[in-house]
Amino acid sequence: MREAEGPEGQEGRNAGVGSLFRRGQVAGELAWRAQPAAVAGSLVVVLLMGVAPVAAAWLTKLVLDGLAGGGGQSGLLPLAAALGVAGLALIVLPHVSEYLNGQLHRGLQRLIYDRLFRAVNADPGLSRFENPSFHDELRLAHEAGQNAPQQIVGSSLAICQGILTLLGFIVTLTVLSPVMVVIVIAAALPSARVQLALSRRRADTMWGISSNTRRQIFFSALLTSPDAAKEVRLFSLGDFLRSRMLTELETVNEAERDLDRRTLHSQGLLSLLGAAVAAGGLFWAVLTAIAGGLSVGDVSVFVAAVAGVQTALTLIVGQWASAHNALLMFGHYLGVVQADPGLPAPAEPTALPPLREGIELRDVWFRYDDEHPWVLRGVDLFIPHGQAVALVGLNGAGKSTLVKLLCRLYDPVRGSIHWDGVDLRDVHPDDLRARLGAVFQDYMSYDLTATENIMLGDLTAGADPELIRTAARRAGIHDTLNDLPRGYDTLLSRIFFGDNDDRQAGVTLSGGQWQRLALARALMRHHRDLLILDEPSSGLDAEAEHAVHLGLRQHRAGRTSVLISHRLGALRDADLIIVLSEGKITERGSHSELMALGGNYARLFSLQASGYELTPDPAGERTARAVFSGGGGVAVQEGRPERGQHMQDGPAHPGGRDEPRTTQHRGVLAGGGDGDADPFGHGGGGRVT
Ligand SMILES: Nc1ncnc2c1ncn2[C@@H]1O[C@H](COP(=O)(O)OP(=O)(O)OP(=O)(O)O)[C@@H](O)[C@H]1O
Repeated sequence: MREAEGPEGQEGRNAGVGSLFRRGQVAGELAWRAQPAAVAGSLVVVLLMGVAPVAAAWLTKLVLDGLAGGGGQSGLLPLAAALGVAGLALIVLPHVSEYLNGQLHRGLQRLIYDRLFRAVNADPGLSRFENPSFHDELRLAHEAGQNAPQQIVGSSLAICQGILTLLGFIVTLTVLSPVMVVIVIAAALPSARVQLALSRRRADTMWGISSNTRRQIFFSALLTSPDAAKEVRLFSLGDFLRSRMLTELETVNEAERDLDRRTLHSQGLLSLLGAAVAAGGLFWAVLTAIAGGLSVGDVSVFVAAVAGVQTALTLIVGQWASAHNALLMFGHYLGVVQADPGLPAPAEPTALPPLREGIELRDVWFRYDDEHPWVLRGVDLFIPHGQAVALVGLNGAGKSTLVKLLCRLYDPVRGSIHWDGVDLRDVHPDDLRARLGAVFQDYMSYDLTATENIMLGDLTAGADPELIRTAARRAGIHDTLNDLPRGYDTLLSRIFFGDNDDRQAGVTLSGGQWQRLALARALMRHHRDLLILDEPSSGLDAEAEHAVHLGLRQHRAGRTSVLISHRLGALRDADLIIVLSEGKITERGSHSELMALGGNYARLFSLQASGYELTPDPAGERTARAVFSGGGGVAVQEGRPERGQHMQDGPAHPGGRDEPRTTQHRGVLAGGGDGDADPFGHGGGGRVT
């Protein structure tokens, strides 16, 4: 099907006739594939609806002439019966057509959306998703998917129907008055031009206001989003967002108003022209009949023919304009469905063996866009098999970007990344990702049950309760989930609740609990070759974070991991610590090597450690007061400072702030602990609302 679609979708709104024709062909093929019976049925209905008005007009003429000429019952009754059948067909057929259209619509929509989302998911990279014009294109493609193909098919059928009726009445009019044929057709031609110009303008307008529409939807969503509700109220953003939304809506309305005004003017004039032609024709027919040039039946068929030609021409022109508009819109759909993926998959992918030696970055340069500055500048790095490599650096140093390249969510702009010597560009992204497990700092929370939230980490493992519980235990969230109203089957959301739903059916977790859940999801893949943990514990209390890292170290011993954390103490046992600064590696080595080096790492580590004061307690004993000075306040923890305890490792993440829970998180609240007996479980029970 893809081959049949060809590249014409990419021509967008400036498509030529040939391209529009090919789009029509694609729409027809899709309709046939989706609902062959509905398409065949519609063809038959169209044929009947096309000839029925002409047949009815001629039968009326014959009956009237028969009556006027004093024809007998035997000749008139069959004609009257046939007229009845034609009238019945004219009443019933539109309903049949509507039913068939419904069938076609449902079948087409399923097929169209299936292809659209397949195409979107087929892109293994992220760059297209970060391009605003892709989102405009996607929205228009989505809109086009709702109606365009059906509109194209429906309009084509309606045009066929109009042509049949038109031909029938033109023959009729030619018999009665060839001059009238010319006048009626000439009156319809400007209408055709105007309708086409209007449809092109409509498509241009839709494209022109698409970014306003996108922003209007964005502001509307913010106003009602449960995730944004806290900040919206806290900072009194409601009026601000509402007025921004209304401004965008007003721009959209203004453009549509302008279009509607033009449509009204043009169509008003065209209707007047049509009415004048019909009135003139009627006047002529009556005069001719008085002069004896036409019979009563001739006048009736003439009136029906003038009206029929005009109706058929209006139908053809109107449907052509609709089809034209739909063909232009369909271009957006085809543009998305046929677009090359942002991240190309190799034509003949190399199989990716289990990691044996390591992953090597060779002179890797990366920026998100040609307009953006370089984020990584000539990174050379070897991640040896079986070792834990930590990435540290200030905000914006490029740590998350580097791990996104390891997952091949983007390709390096220059340089390459090799897995046991195999360039990642030569590997199918799916094969690579099957060998990875990862949790990112902006992880997702799914409005699904706890089981499903964890299971998504490894769909190949299925919903094996034991695997899911093991992952939850390792992330320190098992007890919390077990204590939920419906245990692991509890829905972790409130947004699907209606008044009649069981209020016990779902709960909202705290930020830290969501983060543990995301970690559990990643740990479903704990046995994979490479585990990437980008700030996996930023929202956890320090004790829990320590336990998580300790547990990971034990559990991942001998496996390859890349860890990112701003809490340097959590990374001190990594085999290799890499310091990134402005996209370059500035230091590398073990914790003790880097401390001995006295560079940036040592400075940052000491800075964090300086948050820990040793103060004599009232009993005169030396006690460590660990002062966690985060954005949200100060937490104090006391205990003896022994080597290896987390309190020596540094203060809590400064981002231990309270952020609104969003579907995607970047930094979360310190979560309630789990109280689990396993090495990862710490802290008190979580909040269940
Ligand atoms: N999708 C993107 N598009 C454009 N620029 C981006 C994108 N993601 C990150 N950047 C930019 O790349 C730079 C590095 O970002 P990155 O997230 O890799 O840093 P980081 O070291 O992980 O920072 P942090 O410690 O704050 O998480 C930043 O300047 C950021 O603005």
